[in-house]
Amino acid sequence: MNHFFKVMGLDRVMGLVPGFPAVPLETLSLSRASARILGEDITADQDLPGFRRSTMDGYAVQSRATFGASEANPAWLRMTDTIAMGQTPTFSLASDEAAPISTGGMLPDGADSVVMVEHTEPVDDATVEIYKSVAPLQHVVDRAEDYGKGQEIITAGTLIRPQESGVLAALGMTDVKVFKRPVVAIISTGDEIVPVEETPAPGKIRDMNSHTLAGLISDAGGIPMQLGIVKDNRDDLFEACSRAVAQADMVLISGGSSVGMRDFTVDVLSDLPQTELLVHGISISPGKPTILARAGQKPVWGLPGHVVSAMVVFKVVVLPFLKKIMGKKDWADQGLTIPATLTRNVASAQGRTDFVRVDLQERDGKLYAVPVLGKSGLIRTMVMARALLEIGENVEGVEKDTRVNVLPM
Ligand SMILES: Nc1nc2c(c(=O)[nH]1)N[C@H]1C(S)=C(S)[C@@H](COP(=O)(O)OP(=O)(O)OC[C@H]3O[C@@H](n4cnc5c(N)ncnc54)[C@H](O)[C@@H]3O)O[C@H]1N2
Ligand code: MOO
Repeated sequence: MNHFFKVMGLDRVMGLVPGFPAVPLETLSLSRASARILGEDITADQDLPGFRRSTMDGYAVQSRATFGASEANPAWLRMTDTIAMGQTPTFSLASDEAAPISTGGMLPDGADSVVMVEHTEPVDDATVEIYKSVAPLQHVVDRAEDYGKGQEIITAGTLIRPQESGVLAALGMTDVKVFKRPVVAIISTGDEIVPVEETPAPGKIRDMNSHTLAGLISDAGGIPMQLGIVKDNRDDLFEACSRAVAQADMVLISGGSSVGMRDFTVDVLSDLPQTELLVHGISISPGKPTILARAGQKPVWGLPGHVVSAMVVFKVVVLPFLKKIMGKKDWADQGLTIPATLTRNVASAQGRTDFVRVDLQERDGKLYAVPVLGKSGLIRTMVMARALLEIGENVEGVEKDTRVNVLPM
């Protein structure tokens, strides 16, 4: 049976994202947690750093003992024992004293600052001249200056970048709760599609979508599971979809999403157990014939077969859903856009959101967005493109020389 599109706006489709729950958590060693999504809120259970530390090689002092010190009028201070690195000083510093200290050393009680060694000169074994005054807390990192005990540091749903790994290390977190990496199954469909290793007979082409989609999934932090090519046959597709739903957290079926005679995706999704068809058609271009169903708790997508359409739909529609099931709290953020000047007029139909492929070119210190024209079956247009220009559904087009913000791809 053929179903005709009931086209839905992009905003309404995005409104479906919260209906899909995140994958479960797992506990990993800190070194394996890098680039994963944090699954717990992190609050400092200690002060960081736990003591006042020097940021320079020099002398720990009481800053007021240096006030007014200059080349012409140096302050004379008594030198104490050198502060050993990694040790607590065994003495308190008096106002007329200076304690030799290295970068990272712990200041003794009484000291509130450090004079750089360049601004000093030992007079003898017991005395040092100070040529420059220091302010309180100058050249030191104070106790709890990074984070104070009890302070919230990062929350669940945050990507663990190298800097987050660093703070988790500082807190002594050897194990970290993270969201599992979601497995995303990819099924390519079509009697005309053959695998990469095959030479296509006349009328056939090699499967590109399994590979473009796998790359997009990996880049987003998911695990692509390529399930190969399924012929235009309802039973084969039903079988492949059932297997995919059982094994993966999300399923992408490319091709067969349109209303052609052999487009079985909607029929198959309508017949899968516990499956509800949520979307059949989105008012975007490219990508109008996109299908979304919920199989149990899992999103199952029918993506348009054209290679560009499948990639664009992944980037602008599927990705927020993938981020949501990965546990990311910022799933709705598109990420940073790049401001550029459009080099030609671009037309767009009212009532649908257009995504125009653009190259980014720098000339005379200015960045230009150069539309890449071509049909959505041409991979060349994606190879040339570096970003997407979104044209809203109530906008008829964008004129040459307009400043636009484009989404890097
Ligand atoms: N009567 C209508 N026909 C079409 C409509 C429509 O609204 N009414 N929409 C057009 C649009 S827009 C698109 S996009 C395509 C979507 O078609 P399907 O999702 O059904 O995909 P197929 O027909 O299977 O394939 C389309 C195109 O893409 C090639 N393809 C498919 N899979 C792959 C792959 N894995 N690697 C490389 N290329 C692939 C396929 O050979 C076709 O050329 O429908 C229009 N038609
Ligand atoms: O919408 Mo199709 O996805 O334009 O090429």
